[in-house]
Amino acid sequence: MRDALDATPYDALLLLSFGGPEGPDEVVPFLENVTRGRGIPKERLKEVGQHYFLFGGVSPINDQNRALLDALRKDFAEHGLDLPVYWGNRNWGPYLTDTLREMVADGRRRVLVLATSAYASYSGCRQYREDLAGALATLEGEGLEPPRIDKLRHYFNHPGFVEPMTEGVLRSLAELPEDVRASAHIAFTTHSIPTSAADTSGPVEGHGDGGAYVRQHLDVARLIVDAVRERTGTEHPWQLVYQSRSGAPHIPWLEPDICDHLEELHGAGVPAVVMAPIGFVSDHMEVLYDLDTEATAKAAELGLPVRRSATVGADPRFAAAIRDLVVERAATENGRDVSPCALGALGPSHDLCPAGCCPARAPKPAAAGADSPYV
Ligand SMILES: CC1=C(CCC(=O)O)c2cc3nc(cc4[nH]c(cc5[nH]c(cc1n2)c(C)c5CCC(=O)O)c(CCC(=O)O)c4C)C(CCC(=O)O)=C3C
Ligand SMILES: [Fe+2]
Repeated sequence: MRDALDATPYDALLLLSFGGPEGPDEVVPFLENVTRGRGIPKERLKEVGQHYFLFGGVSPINDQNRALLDALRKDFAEHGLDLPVYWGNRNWGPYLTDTLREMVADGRRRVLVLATSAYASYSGCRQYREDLAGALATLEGEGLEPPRIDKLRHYFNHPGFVEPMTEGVLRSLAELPEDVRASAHIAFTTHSIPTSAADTSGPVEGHGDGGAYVRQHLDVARLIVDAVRERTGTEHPWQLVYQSRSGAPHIPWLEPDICDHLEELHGAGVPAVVMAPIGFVSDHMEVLYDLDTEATAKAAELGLPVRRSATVGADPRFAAAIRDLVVERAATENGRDVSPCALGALGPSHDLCPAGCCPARAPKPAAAGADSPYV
């Protein structure tokens, strides 16, 4: 019997995710929740609604989260980490506010949050923190005492996140026809965001100059390319590209888009491509539609062999990484020295987002950061 692991002062882990519809009737209300006040053109919404209808109105993200919950509970139980795991979403049921209310009823006072977004950016970090603050305000309005909330640091460069993706890329390369395998390009993809959001992502003062979103993805891409070279002896040419652009056409977003990139590679005589969606924690709709459907059709039209490599999903190594991060953060909170685990050039991310990290266009209260109105 191993020594039990210690999560105190925390008494619960909250898996905080995006949410997604579970049937055709839920698609439009879900999209309304996501885009409220975000200035997304109607045409774009209709188009994205069609992506969901193509899959029966069911987003893959919920089953992915259920699988991750199972993996976390199993891993914690096997390692003697006594920490209940809850699940709440920002944009669809089970809603974050309802889950937090349940947690308060269960007597949880110190909550650690795992967001299903691995990188810095307004959409991937502060927006989650704003919704946490909104949920806490609702509980307060109901006369409940809100629990104290901390958020786990960004895990993009944790080996338990990078290694399953490296293995996925190796598997995809092995599936390509042998005669084109060694010359295959790797197209690392992530969610496009407005360039203004990319330029201000991450901590600014004293930590860098913004730009963390792209820098963090480039670090992960290099780690994977290096690990692939160590295993196969081949240094594959690669590029970080983008997908799932939204918003008005006159606003600049990160480019190139994966489909344009495939066209360009084909034009340059590249014989095969692995698309590696490193920006996504699991097989979201963006992966199933934008890559597996749209980009794959584009490649077929070009006669370009492509494979899409696996996301991390509920991989046991990812669950183990989360356990590691929980134990690390608990030790830090208890004033013990820790050696945070991180690969690559950037080092471990901050525990507490400093004030102004990943700023919003219109400032709102955000929990679990140095500028949180909640302690
Ligand atoms: C960086 C980023 C992530 C990764 C970090 C994270 O994981 O959080 C992410 C995740 C996701 N985005 C998702 C869905 C949507 N995102 C939208 C719109 C937007 N996303 C943006 C960025 C991101 N989004 C942005 C800048 C917008 C424009 C509107 C705005 O500035 O807020 C829209 C509106 C329609 C459209 O235009 O696409 C939808 C439906 C789903 C669920 C998928 C499923 O069901 O499996 C997930 C996991
Ligand atoms: Fe999104």
